[in-house]
Amino acid sequence: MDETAIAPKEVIIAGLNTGAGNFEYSMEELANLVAANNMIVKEEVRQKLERPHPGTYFGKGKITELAEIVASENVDTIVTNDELTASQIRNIESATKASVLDRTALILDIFANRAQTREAKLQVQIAQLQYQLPRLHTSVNQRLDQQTGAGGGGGFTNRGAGETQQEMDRRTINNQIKHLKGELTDITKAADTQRTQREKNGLPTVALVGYTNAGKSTTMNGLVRKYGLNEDKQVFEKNMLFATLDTSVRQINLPDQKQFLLSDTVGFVSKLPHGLVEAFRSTLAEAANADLLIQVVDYSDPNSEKMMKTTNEALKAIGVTDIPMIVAFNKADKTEAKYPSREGMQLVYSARDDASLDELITMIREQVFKNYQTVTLLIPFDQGNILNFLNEKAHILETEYVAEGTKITVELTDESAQRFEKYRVN
Ligand SMILES: Nc1nc2c(ncn2[C@@H]2O[C@H](COP(=O)(O)OP(=O)(O)OP(=O)(O)O)[C@@H](O)[C@H]2O)c(=O)[nH]1
Ligand SMILES: [Mg+2]
Repeated sequence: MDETAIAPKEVIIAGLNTGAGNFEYSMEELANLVAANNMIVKEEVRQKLERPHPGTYFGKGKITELAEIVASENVDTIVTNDELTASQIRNIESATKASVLDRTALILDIFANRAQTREAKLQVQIAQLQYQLPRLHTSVNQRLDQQTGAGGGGGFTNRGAGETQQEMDRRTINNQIKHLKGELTDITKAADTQRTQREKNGLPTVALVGYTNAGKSTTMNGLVRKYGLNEDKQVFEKNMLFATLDTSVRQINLPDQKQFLLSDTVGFVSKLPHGLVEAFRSTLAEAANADLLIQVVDYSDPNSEKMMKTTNEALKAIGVTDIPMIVAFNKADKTEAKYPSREGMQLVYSARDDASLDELITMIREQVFKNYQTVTLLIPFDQGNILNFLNEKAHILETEYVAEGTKITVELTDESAQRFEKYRVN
């Protein structure tokens, strides 16, 4: 990360290939996550095992190998590709003399570093505490005990006192979680109210979703620049994992008076910690309540198909299943593909290309403004307010002044057409 001047920390990454999922891809992801956390992979260790060893996660031989690498390479951290149990962490740490950071803790660290708003910070803190709860007195805590000579070694003498301490810590953490959740609820209640208000205003909502770093925020900024109600309201885009942790909503006003709300959401990665997904549920509610999803995919990445799979699984996990979806293959400028090019609900495009953004808008239009009809109304002269409303909110195709009033041909939603039915002349 360029904003920190601290030299990257060298680590060992270690993964267990049980034959489930896509091992190579998840190890690549792990290396990217490690880099995102200002760390550098010094050594990579793999093991094929049908299932993790319950006590040490890796098999005995691999643990010995890890200990040797730790000693010879002078590295003090091992990052594992899966979430481990408290005892697995403890056992690997004592056998290798290195600290263990599992995949979940790593992702939590990254999120914690990125979180800017109160809401994002609360969400990450809650997820971190929930992760810590079953892991009290391992890792850092245990090392502290050892340093202070308080005896984390687990001899019988300390057991009673240790348990009491553990229970106390657990209670403290539970209270903290409760407190933070309360604070989060207050914030999300406000967001819910805003969302309900927006829904009442009747504007359709479109949410950008997808794997982290796919170009969601860049797409949002492109559309906001072209058609935003307030074109200066750009969101943060950057070539780094999890640049966006907060949902931002922007209003898009098309030249023909059609409007919709566009939201940018937090990106996904595979094996996203459950607690994190749970904590970010309110942020992701924006996607869950959308009328249309745009799944942004980095088309230039060789792993794009797996990233789509990851995204679809994550969406399913948060209960988003029945929303129509445009699949937008981004960064086509980095590939040989011709762009923009469209096939049904799929678009190959670049978020930095004007013609691409127009094509995307065309596709959004087709989905979101389906229930429009063209009607001709005769508005009596004394109904100036209706005319004002239509001038502001609807796309007027033709205006003619006749003896009885103003005759206009206008595009209306089914609901609006219903509302002005009595003025309808054809
Ligand atoms: N070459 C090229 N780069 C792009 C394009 N779209 C986005 N990028 C770059 O890809 C990187 C990630 O873009 P973001 O828009 O921040 O990605 P995101 O999906 O919002 O990522 P997260 O918020 O981290 O989930 C940035 O460096 C962008 O400049 C594109 O069409 N072409
Ligand atoms: Mg983003």
